[in-house]
Formats: sequence, C-alpha cells, structure tokens
Amino acid sequence: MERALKPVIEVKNVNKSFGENHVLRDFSMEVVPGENLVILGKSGSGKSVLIKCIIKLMQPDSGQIVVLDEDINGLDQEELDKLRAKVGFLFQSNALYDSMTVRENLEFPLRIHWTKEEREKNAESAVLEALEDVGLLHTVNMMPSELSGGMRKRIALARALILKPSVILYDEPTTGLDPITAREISELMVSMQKKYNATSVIISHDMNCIRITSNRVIMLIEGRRYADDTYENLRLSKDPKIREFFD
Ligand SMILES: Nc1ncnc2c1ncn2[C@@H]1O[C@H](COP(=O)(O)OP(=O)(O)OP(=O)(O)O)[C@@H](O)[C@H]1O
Repeated sequence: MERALKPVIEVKNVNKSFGENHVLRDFSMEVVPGENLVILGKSGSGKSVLIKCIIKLMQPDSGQIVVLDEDINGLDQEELDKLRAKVGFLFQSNALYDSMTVRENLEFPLRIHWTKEEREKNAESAVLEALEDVGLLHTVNMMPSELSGGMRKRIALARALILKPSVILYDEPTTGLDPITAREISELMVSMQKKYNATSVIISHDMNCIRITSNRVIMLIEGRRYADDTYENLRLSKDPKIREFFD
C-alpha cells in the first residue's frame, strides 16, 4: 500500500484562550504537500490566531505544532529564523514599508535571510523574477503609495514568494479588494502555487476566492474543526451552519 504523504504542517490538539475567551478548542489539522487548504470561519472565529500560532507569532496554551518536521515549540530564535525563510506569509494588511521603494521592500527578506555575498550576486535577479511573476516589473522603482490596492497586494505576494518558500500562509488575501481584482489575486495564487509547487494555507471568507484556490476547506466554528471537505461538497451540504457561508 502506498504511504500517505507526510504532512507539511501538523496542528495537534491546540488550545488558545484570552482570559475567558476560549478561541481554539482542541483544534487539530494536517496540511499535506502541494495542497491549497482554506480555513473558513466567521469574523472572530480564531483564523488569524491559528495562523499566528503556526508561524509562532503567538504561543498556544497547549498542544503541538509541527512545521516542515520541526516542533516549533522547541526552536530557538536562530532555528525559528531558518524555518521562517521556508514559510512565506502574506499579511492581510500587506505590511509593505511605505518609505521604501518596491525594490527595497522586496529586498527586505533577502537582507534577513541571505548573506551579503548571496545578495550581491542574486538579489537583483530575484527581485525582478518575483516582480515578473506578479506582472509588475515596471513598478520596481515606485513607492507603495503610488500603487493601487490590488498592485500593493501583488507586491506583498511577490515579497512573500521571493525566498521561494515551500509553505505560504495567506491571511485574507482578497479582503478590501473589488471583486475583479480579488479574482485576479486568487488566480495568481493558484498559478504561483503551480510554479513553485508550494503548499498553501489560506484564511478567507471570500467564497469566490475559496472556490478558485482551494483543494480542501476546513471550517472553523467555535474554535473547533467543524467540517473538512472540498468546496464543492460543502457547497452541496444541507447543514445550516455550513449553508450560512454559501447562502
Ligand atoms: N492578542 C489578542 N489579545 C486578546 N484577544 C485576542 C488577541 N488576538 C485575537 N484575540 C481574540 O481572539 C478571537 C479570534 O480572533 P482572530 O483575529 O483570530 O479572528 P479571525 O477569525 O481571524 O477574524 P477576522 O475574520 O475578523 O480577521 C477574537 O475574539 C479576538 O478578539
């Protein structure tokens, strides 16, 4: 019998509370190589808390998280930095530096994770390739303030991809965009996943984005994994809690 693919991310029995607010309740999931997994949940259901725990911007109260074979709880800062080079993160806010050009924004991860020699040799071609990937080569010397919301999102995506991560985490990638731009970004996410053969975890409640990007959807309700299925099967579900997202 063929062995199941080894998960890229394993979240095991994670709990996270803020005072009386029990956000994640014994939450577990596995993400396998090459899939685009969407975490769907209402506002305030704990999606961002989960993704922050995965990248160790936040500490769970209990449970275990393993990313690319590393139990992240046991990592020191240096090991964590190494792991983060393999995990791209697209923030909801884009988190671009307004005082830096597009080129400087894209060089930022290289400054953290590459040596001076590596940067001198490869930074320019990496920046240009990442910009070409997202169709914005001509913006290399522009400031983020000169770009539209959709363009800023593309630049943030280029920056998340520049180190060619094996895992990409997307926090509500289409929030705040008009429907046409949102669709373009969703399609770009799929083509980037194909080009780099990355594994993606996407937090979203944009049903169109989920339809375009997902291979599988986990529904987070009251801190638990309420459903775990394809978009199409969930769309056909008669469960009222699931229907709420589609109707
Ligand atoms: N640092 C924090 N301190 C206290 N409470 C927090 C903190 N971060 C998140 N929370 C709480 O955890 C719950 C889940 O928040 P989270 O941001 O994960 O929601 P979400 O599902 O991502 O929502 P949205 O779709 O609106 O972004 C909320 O009740 C929120 O108030």
